[in-house]
Amino acid sequence: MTQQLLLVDDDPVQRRLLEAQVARMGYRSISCEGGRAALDALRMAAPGRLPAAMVLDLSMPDMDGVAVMAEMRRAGLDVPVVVQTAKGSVDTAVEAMRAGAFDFVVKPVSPERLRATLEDAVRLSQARRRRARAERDASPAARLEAASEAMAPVIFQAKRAAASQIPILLEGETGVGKEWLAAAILAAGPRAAKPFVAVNCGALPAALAESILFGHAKGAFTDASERRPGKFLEADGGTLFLDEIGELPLDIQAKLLRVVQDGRIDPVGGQGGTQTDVRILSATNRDLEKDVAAGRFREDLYFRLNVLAIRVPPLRERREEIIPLARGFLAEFSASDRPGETLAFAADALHLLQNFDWPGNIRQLENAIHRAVVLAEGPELGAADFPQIVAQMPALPMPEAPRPIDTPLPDASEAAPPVRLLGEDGEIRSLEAIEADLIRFAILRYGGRLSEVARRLGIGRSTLYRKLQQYGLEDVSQT
Ligand SMILES: Nc1ncnc2c1ncn2[C@@H]1O[C@H](COP(=O)(O)OP(=O)(O)OP(=O)(O)O)[C@@H](O)[C@H]1O
Repeated sequence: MTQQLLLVDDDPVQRRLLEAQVARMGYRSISCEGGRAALDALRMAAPGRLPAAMVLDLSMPDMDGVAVMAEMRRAGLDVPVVVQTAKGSVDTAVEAMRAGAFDFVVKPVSPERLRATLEDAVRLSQARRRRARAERDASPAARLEAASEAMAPVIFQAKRAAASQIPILLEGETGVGKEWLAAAILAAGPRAAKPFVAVNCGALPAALAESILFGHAKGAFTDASERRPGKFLEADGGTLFLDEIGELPLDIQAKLLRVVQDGRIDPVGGQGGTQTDVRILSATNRDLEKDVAAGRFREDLYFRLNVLAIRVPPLRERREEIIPLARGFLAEFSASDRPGETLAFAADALHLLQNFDWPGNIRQLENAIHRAVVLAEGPELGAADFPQIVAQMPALPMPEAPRPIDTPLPDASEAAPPVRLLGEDGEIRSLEAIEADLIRFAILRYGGRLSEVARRLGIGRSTLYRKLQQYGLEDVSQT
């Protein structure tokens, strides 16, 4: 099937140019002229029908690209984003990578470069979808084992929660595993075999939120040609997981409170309520107490949902889990995406993963490893295979010995440099290609500080400028 791309640029000429370019590459595309329109298009896409990749202009008048990516992250809209920047400043490129961009290109981008990055982005997107399907099949019951000291009290509470029917509020930063834990609580409890329905309240389109949650009768409004049962009814007898509960608009909160109190739902345009039996687990990455104090969240609903609060700590407070998790993801993604190959982390990659702070927590770690597995050319994943992480790390000294913290001694193959020496054909790459990669990597690694880049590469600034020009990198390095 031809893959669909979402193209976002406020400049109509650029948009048409891009549309023609990607059509020649065999993609279907839809275009939006601004960040808000792009977010609407993503939100309205049916589940599993998100575009395979997105090309996003960074500076747009209504909403800039970095804000669009932040909103996508918040709403769980997982699409690899190739950022286009006209400014040609390394600051914007680094900022985009920090915001989670898959890659960045500088306008006007050559068709070869665009084709290569889109192919990679689409490959990753397809791999992620396969993964989403596989994950739904896996049994979460065995998860209630503490993998670190910080998780011990969490697991203790989760076991208690599993045995009871009380509402639970899971708190913690984005990506720490709140939904993952909710599924474990459910699987270990009496409703294990019953429906488990998850709703991301942050991704509900405002106009449809009420009908998605509580359902609507046929003909309730113009587009309601069929009756919709709603998530509560879907979860009847089982569990409803309300993710990002803090994002629910106040009017929906009022309606939710009524359902939580007596279990009766009132579908939009329906006659009379329907009794349901639903256990509610909710989660938030916001400080709901603050939202209550600020009048953004109803206090009565807060107390109803928060009968037992479980705080899942961020990954940086569970550092001993990083490498085991990374190895687990590596094994899983190697098996699904590169069967028959034995992949391993190089020492510099382990060092990077172990020392990074992971603001996006386990989801960020998982995505970073998935990307590396899908896109790395050889069997060894080096630091250069984690460009977003490198872009966010202050220059990190490697340990004296090539032995990463908390890991067994690497074998000789783990000490390879992060820049690839062999091409896809298995032959040595040209010196120029390797040099260009190395310079690009160094610019990201040292946050665009060209004097530091030159110093680390052991060349003068003027030589560096000449090479930037030679390899067409001057745009990304202007500060
Ligand atoms: N301990 C773990 N072991 C393996 N995978 C995990 C673990 N915890 C979380 N994950 C994985 O990390 C990803 C993020 O987890 P999850 O969606 O549960 O986070 P979350 O806290 O609900 O995030 P958000 O607040 O953004 O909704 C998921 O793919 C999940 O499978």
